Amino acid sequence: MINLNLQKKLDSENGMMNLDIKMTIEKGSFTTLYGDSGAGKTSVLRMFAGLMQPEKGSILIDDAILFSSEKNINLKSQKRNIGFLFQDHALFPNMTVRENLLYALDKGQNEKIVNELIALIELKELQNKKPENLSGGQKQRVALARTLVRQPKILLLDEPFSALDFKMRLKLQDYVLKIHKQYKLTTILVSHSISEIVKMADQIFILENGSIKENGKPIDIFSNKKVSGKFQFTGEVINIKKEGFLNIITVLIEKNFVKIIAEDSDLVDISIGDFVNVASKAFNPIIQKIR
Ligand SMILES: Nc1ncnc2c1ncn2[C@@H]1O[C@H](COP(=O)(O)OP(=O)(O)OP(=O)(O)O)[C@@H](O)[C@H]1O
Repeated sequence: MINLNLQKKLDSENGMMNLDIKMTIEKGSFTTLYGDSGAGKTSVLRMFAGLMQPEKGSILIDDAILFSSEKNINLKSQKRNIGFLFQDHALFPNMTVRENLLYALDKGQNEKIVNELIALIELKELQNKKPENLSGGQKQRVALARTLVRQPKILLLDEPFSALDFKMRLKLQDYVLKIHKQYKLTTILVSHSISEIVKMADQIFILENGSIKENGKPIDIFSNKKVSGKFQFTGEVINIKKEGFLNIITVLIEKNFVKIIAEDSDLVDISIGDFVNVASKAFNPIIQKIR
């Protein structure tokens, strides 16, 4: 079990903000942090990784103490065995993909892991290219692989997909899920995308002004309990197109685009980028064997 108890005063846009977070995370789980800009999500990850020091509190992984203000313990970042991937993780421009990965190896560490990651994240075709010849998504895949070279047991992801287009984002999500399972990682992801959170995470913590406002399973938190549809999915509005008196709303639900017809009155406070529930009461779905 991982226990985070973090207290720190932060300089927010509206003056001082007291960050006071207590989180319990099961090992092997996939957790997301969600909340407004400035709520303290990145600070939580930075404190866990040893890149920012809490004023008070503790960080425990089972019996191991990574940080304790009471016991005056503060393990250095390099000793915490935590992988950290940001939105924009700069690669060394003068090195090839493979060299970037080799460079991340610890002294005396076997190169085997580099080959394993190249295979797992499908970088074989790219391994001799320099970063300048890669797309944004490819660079982020390499950055993800590099984060994993030292075989961390904990992976912290701070909006790693937000600069990517949709297709790339979905692909990267799949790689992260594959890695999370294969290496039995405990993963914490900061994300603003509800569909991403529902797809990937076992639990979510919603942060507001440095505190936890809600916590639970993503689908329970996001599904509007007032709607009693037979089927209910959460998705992101991608497009709204007016056709005569009606509107066609395209919603991304997991990997599928679903088109929904709506009247103007249904659209009062819905715009592109919103997260919505899509529910249906009276239809008989078709079932087909696919495997
Ligand atoms: N080292 C620091 N010392 C004091 N205050 C800080 C420090 N680092 C960040 N802050 C402030 O703490 C607040 C929370 O920042 P943080 O980056 O954790 O928020 P966030 O929820 O990740 O936001 P976003 O979604 O925009 O990335 C911000 O107002 C920021 O200015």
